[in-house]
Parts: sequence; C-alpha cells; structure tokens
Amino acid sequence: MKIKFTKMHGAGNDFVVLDAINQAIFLRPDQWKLIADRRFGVGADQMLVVEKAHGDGVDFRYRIYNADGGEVEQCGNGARAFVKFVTDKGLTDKRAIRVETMSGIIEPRLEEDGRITVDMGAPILTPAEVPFDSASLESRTEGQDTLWPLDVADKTNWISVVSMGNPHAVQVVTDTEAAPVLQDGPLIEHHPRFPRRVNAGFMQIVDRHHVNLRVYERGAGETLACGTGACAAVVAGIRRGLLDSPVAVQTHGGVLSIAWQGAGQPVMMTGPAVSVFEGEIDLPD
Ligand SMILES: N[C@@H](CCC[C@H](N)C(=O)O)C(=O)O
Repeated sequence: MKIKFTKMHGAGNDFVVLDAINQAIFLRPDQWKLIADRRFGVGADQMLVVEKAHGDGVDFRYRIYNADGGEVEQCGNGARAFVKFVTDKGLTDKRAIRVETMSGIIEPRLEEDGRITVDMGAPILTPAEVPFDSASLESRTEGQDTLWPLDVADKTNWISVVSMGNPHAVQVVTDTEAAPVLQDGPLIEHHPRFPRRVNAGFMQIVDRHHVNLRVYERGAGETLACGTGACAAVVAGIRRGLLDSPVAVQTHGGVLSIAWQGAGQPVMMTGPAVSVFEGEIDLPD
C-alpha cells in the first residue's frame, strides 16, 4: 500500500503529514510505528493526519499519532505544521482556521511573517482531569500553583500537573543541560500516578520572560521541541510566580513564544513550521 506524505517540522519536532482528504488512510499501530522508524521508515516524532471536518463551524479535523503508534489528543508544534500543510496544498485559503482535534477545537492563524499562532485553549489544572492521581499526597503551594511530590529514582521531584488537552508534568531545574531528562523522563512518563502516562518537562528559568525547556515526550522520547510542553511549562511558571507573559521558550530546536493571561484564558503559542520534502512510502499490508 503506497501512501504520499510530506515531511515537516516545527522547531525540530518532526512530523510525517498525511492528506486523508485525497487518499484513504486507515493504518494499524505497527504501520504508524514503521513510518516513524528512523531506520526502516521515514522517521518522525509524530504522524499528523489531515481529514475533512466532522462538525459544523470547523474547517478540518486533524489526528495525531506518536512514534510508538498510539493516537493522542493534542500536539502544539503539529498544529502549526498542519496550517502550513493545508495552506501549501491549497486545501484552504483561510488564514485563520478552526480545527477539530481529539481534545477539542483549536484555532491556528497564519501570520504575515509566515510564523503561525495557535490558540491552544485554556489549560486544565485539576489533577484528576490531567489525569494525575493525587490521592493521599501532601501538596505544597507556590504562588498560585500546587506542587505535587513525585518519587522518581529515589528522589522526590516537585511537579506541576497541567493538561493542554494532553498531560504534562513540569519541574523547574537549575540547568536543563545537566537535568536527568533521559534517565528520569521515561520513569516520569510511566509513573503509576499518571494513568494515561505523561509528557515530562524540565524547565530552567533564565529570567521572567525567558526559559530553557527540554521535554521527554510520552510515546516519542526526548524531542527537539514540544509545543504543548512549552505551553504547560509557561502556565506552570506563571502560576508559580516565576514568569510573566509573554515568555520565549528556548528548546534544542528553536524558540517558541508563549503568552497566557491567567486562569480560564487560552494559551497562545507562536512559532515556525517548515516543509522538508515530499515522498511516498510503501507499507506492508
Ligand atoms: N510534540 C507535541 C506533543 C505530541 C504528543 C505528546 N507526545 C503526547 O503524547 O501527549 C507538541 O508539540 O505538543
């Protein structure tokens, strides 16, 4: 079965993007994993599938699969790649687009300078809705935020839990380059307190408008950037009283600009999206 694709990235978080409006896309988890495989497939952190909208008042639906083959709720960098894809392919001439995702509607907008701003919606901060099992844990308050003790590798990490449609555990570290991202990341991702697993963020505060961030992503490992991770980290930093909006988030793959005006308000993310090449992959049936 041959499938046409576009290889894209957003700040180095890379994607295989598939047009499911003009070709039939019904793949099994093992086929998604093969596409994501960097040796036997194309290679990607996530696969993005562009579909016709199902509901009224929306322009498209877009689905997200992690490199491990699992479908997930949200992807910030992917949302920007999605906008560039539908624009470049002539699937829309709108600059502001309403898109259905598994976790609700997001509203990306193509800016004059080619960057894309996405209204990612309001963060979810109730532990059970993240979901995070906080039963019998003693939390600590910092600013407006609640920090939870998470025991990982014989240490207690104090984390903020935030959902941007997908779950995030954010901790503040003194130096992202020295942080145990590859050691603790998988342990946090699979920690039993997170019933749907979690994306693990490690944030260094540079000043009130700048942070460094590394994210060990659920189902993909450490990526060069994570858009929802950047949103979750800035929300946590503002709630903790450490940051003021807007915040420039320096990742290994580039800078994302995140703005948030506080409780109940949407998180706005601005950043790049790049097309790298087009191709066709022959998948085993
Ligand atoms: N890279 C993404 C997030 C992709 C999904 C994530 N790994 C999850 O499982 O929730 C982003 O830019 O937000």
